[in-house]
Amino acid sequence: MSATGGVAGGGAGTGYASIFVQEDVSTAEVDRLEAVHAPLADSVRDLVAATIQTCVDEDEVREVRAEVDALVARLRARRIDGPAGVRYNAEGRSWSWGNAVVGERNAVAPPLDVVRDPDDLVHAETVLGVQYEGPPGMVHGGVGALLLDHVMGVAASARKRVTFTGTLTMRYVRATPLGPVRIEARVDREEGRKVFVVATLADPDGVTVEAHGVFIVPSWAVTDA
Ligand SMILES: CCCCC/C=C\C/C=C\C/C=C\C/C=C\CCCC(=O)SCCNC(=O)CCNC(=O)[C@H](O)C(C)(C)COP(=O)(O)OP(=O)(O)OC[C@H]1O[C@@H](n2cnc3c(N)ncnc32)[C@H](O)[C@@H]1OP(=O)(O)O
Repeated sequence: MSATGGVAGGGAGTGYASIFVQEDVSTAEVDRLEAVHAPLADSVRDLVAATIQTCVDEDEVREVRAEVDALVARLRARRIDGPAGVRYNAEGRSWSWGNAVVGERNAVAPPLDVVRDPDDLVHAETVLGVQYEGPPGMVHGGVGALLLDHVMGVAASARKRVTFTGTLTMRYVRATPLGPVRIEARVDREEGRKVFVVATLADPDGVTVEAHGVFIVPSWAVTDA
């Protein structure tokens, strides 16, 4: 048994096929587009934080809102219909501009660079700002789970197989303060199509969340080789 790559999977009839779309565009062009759009997402992140923290007077808030609405209309002048999906080109470059964790165009996603070490430890670091608050001054538990899920998914999806999150278990050891965090994940073991992943979320003082996950290679992504 082998699993198809995340970009080459079938899935006809599953509802998933449409998210893996091949595009005839060079890697250089994808990189160039990202260099244009990622800074916009950065600025919108700043806008979200400023919206939370601002203490300007009410008239100023109303004026800023009108300006933001005008900007939204400009961006929507030409747009895709629906989600950005996961796309790939003939060179094997894939991109998922709307992804909730790593989407280069997604201001909701904290900027997260996911790195795979030669020993298959997958890790990522980011700084969680006021947009990610749950308990006062602390990271929302669901945000921690979001980041862990993604980094664990990358660990499980080694060698380009596609896996979906089946079951995630989180143990919140202590509250995570807003600020710098590090996520680490690695495959613990595999049983058939099930990939068991262990992971941690940590602040500079150590682990705050421990996670266990079962990631599944979907039946539709399996080919007999
Ligand atoms: C894949 C998304 C791609 C996104 C790409 C994004 C960005 C690109 C960047 C990097 C890409 C790299 C990695 C991806 C990164 C992040 C991953 C994020 C992951 C997600 O955010 S993903 C969304 C949430 N996720 C779902 O939306 C799943 C909905 N669901 C299903 O799609 C099916 O339900 C499925 C496929 C789970 C199973 O379906 P199936 O038909 O293939 O499996 P089947 O029933 O045959 O079971 C076979 C064996 O798995 C056991 N089993 C079954 N289900 C289980 C479960 N839930 N928990 C534990 N064990 C389970 C059975 O007990 C049996 O075990 P046994 O063999 O021992 O009997």
